[in-house]
Amino acid sequence: MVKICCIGAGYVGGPTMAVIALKCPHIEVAVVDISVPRINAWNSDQLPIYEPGLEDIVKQCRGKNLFFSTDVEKHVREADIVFVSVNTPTKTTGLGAGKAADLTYWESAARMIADVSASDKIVVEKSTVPVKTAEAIEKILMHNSKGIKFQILSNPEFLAEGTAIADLFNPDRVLIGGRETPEGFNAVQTLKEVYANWVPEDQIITTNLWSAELSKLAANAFLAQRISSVNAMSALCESTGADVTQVAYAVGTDSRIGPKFLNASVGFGGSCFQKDILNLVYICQCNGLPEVAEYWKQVIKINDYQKNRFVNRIVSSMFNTVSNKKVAILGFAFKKDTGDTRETPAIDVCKGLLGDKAQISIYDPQVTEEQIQRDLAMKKFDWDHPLHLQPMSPTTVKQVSVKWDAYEATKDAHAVCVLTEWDEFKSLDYQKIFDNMQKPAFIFDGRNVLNVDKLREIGFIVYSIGKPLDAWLKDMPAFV
Ligand SMILES: NC(=O)c1ccc[n+]([C@@H]2O[C@H](COP(=O)([O-])OP(=O)(O)OC[C@H]3O[C@@H](n4cnc5c(N)ncnc54)[C@H](O)[C@@H]3O)[C@@H](O)[C@H]2O)c1
Ligand SMILES: O=c1ccn([C@@H]2O[C@H](COP(=O)(O)OP(=O)(O)O[C@H]3O[C@H](CO)[C@@H](O)[C@H](O)[C@H]3O)[C@@H](O)[C@H]2O)c(=O)[nH]1
Repeated sequence: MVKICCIGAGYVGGPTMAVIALKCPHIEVAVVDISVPRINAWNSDQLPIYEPGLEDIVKQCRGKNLFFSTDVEKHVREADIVFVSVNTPTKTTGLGAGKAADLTYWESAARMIADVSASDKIVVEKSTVPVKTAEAIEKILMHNSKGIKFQILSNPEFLAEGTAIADLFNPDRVLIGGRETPEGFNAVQTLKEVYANWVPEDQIITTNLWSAELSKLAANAFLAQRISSVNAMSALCESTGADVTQVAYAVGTDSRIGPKFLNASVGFGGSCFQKDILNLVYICQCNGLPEVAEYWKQVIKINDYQKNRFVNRIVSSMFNTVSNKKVAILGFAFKKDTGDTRETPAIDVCKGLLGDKAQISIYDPQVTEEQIQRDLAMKKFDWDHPLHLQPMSPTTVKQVSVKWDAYEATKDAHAVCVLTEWDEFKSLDYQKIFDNMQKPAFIFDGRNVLNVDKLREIGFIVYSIGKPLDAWLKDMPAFV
C-alpha cells in the first residue's frame, strides 16, 4: 500500500489529505503536526477548522486510511510521498522583513525529513513558497542524506476557503512541477497517478519546478489584482454617481475579462493574497526588477486604501467622530462560510474605529470572542505561526464586546457595519434592528449584500461600497 504523509494539519493539509484518502482508498494517508491541540481536534467531533462538507469526509475515512498524529517522525519515515504544508509567514524581522517569506518551518521540516528517512522519498511542496525554494530544500535533503534519494516536486494548492471541498473534488487544474530528469519525470508521474483517481488527466498540468512555484504566486496576484481594480473603480463610482455593480457586470460580460472575482468590497483578506504578493514583490526586487515590484505592490496599496476609506467614510458620516458611540460589526471572518480571520479586513476596520474611540460590538456566526480579542491585540503577521508559537496577547481590548446574536450586537448602536457577506445577514429583521438603534441610524455595507432601497424606506442612512451616495453622505465629505 502506498503511504502518504502530510506535515502540517492546517487549512490546506487537513482538507487536501481528507479528499485524497476519500478518493484513493488504496492509499494510507497520515496527517501530522507539531500542534497537539490541533491533532486532538482532528481526532475529535469538533474539527479544528470549519469547512462545508469536510466533517462527513473525515468521519468516513478517519481510522480506515486517514490518520491524524503528532508522531511526525514515524509517519515521515514510513511514507513514500511526503507533502509539506506548513506555515510560510511573512518575515517580521531581519533581511526582507515585512515582505519575504519566512521559511523557518519549511526548513525545519526538510531537516527532519533528511534525518529520519531510511528509504527514497518524493517530497512535495504544498505550501506556497518563493520561486527556487525547491532548490534550497533539495540542498538540505541531499546534504544530509545517507545515500537516500529524494525527488522534490512543487504541487501548489489552489483551493479557496469556504469552498475547499468542492474545489478539491473538482479543481480547475492540478499543477505539478518537477525536475526535467528521468527521476524527476518518474516522480511527477507517481504524483499524477494519485490525482488521476478523480481528476481528468488533461486537467493535470505538469511543468518544471520553477514554473509551478511561480504560477502559484502569479495566480494569487492576478486574483487580488482584479479585486483591487474593482475596488479602485468603486471609489470613482462614489464620486461620479456610477454604480460599481453595474460597471462590474458590464465589464465582466466581455468574455476576455469574465464575470468572476469582480465584487467590490471593504478589501480582500485571508491568509494568502497579501502574504503572497508581498513575497512576489520581494522576489522582483531581489531580481533587480523594481518596476515590476512596484506594479504588484500597488495591489496591496489599493487594498489598504479601501479599508481606510471605509473607516473614514464611517467616521465622517457620523459628524466626524465615533468617540463613545456604539458601532455594531456584523461579520468578522475574512469571507463567508469560514471561521478564519487571518488578515480579515474586519481587523483593520475595528482598529481604525477603536483609534477614534468607538465602542464596538461584534457578531460573527463562526468566530469566537477569544479569537477576535487575539486578532485585535496581535501584531501584523504574528498570526501566521503555529498556534503554540504565537505571542499571547497580554490584555483584552476593553471597548470591544462580542455577541452571539446580531440583534444583541446592534441593540442601542449608532451604526451597523457589514464586514462579511454571511447569507444570514440578508434576511435579518432590519425594521427590528432599526427600532432598537440610536437615531439617526447608519448602515455601512462593506460587502454590498443588503437591500439598500428597503433599508432607506425603513429610515436608515445607508452607505454601500461603490454605490450612488444618499443625500446625507454627499453632504459629509469623506476624508480619503
Ligand atoms: N489557507 C489556504 O486557503 C491556502 C491555500 C493554498 C495554499 N496555502 C498555503 O499552504 C501553506 C499552509 O497554509 P495553511 O492555511 O494550511 O496554514 P495553517 O497554519 O492552517 O497550517 C499549517 C500547520 O503546519 C504546522 N507546522 C508548522 N511547522 C511544522 C513542523 N515543522 N512540523 C509539523 N507541523 C508543522 C502548524 O502547527 C500548522 O498546524 C501556506 O504556505 C499557505 O500559504 C494556503
Ligand atoms: O470578488 C471578490 C472576490 C473575493 N473577495 C475577497 O477576497 C478575499 C479572498 O477570497 P478568496 O480568494 O475567495 O479566498 P481564499 O481562501 O483567500 O483563496 C485565495 O487564496 C488561496 C490561498 O493561496 C488560493 O488557493 C485561492 O485560489 C485564492 O482564491 C476574501 O476576503 C474575499 O471576501 C472580494 O472582495 N471580491
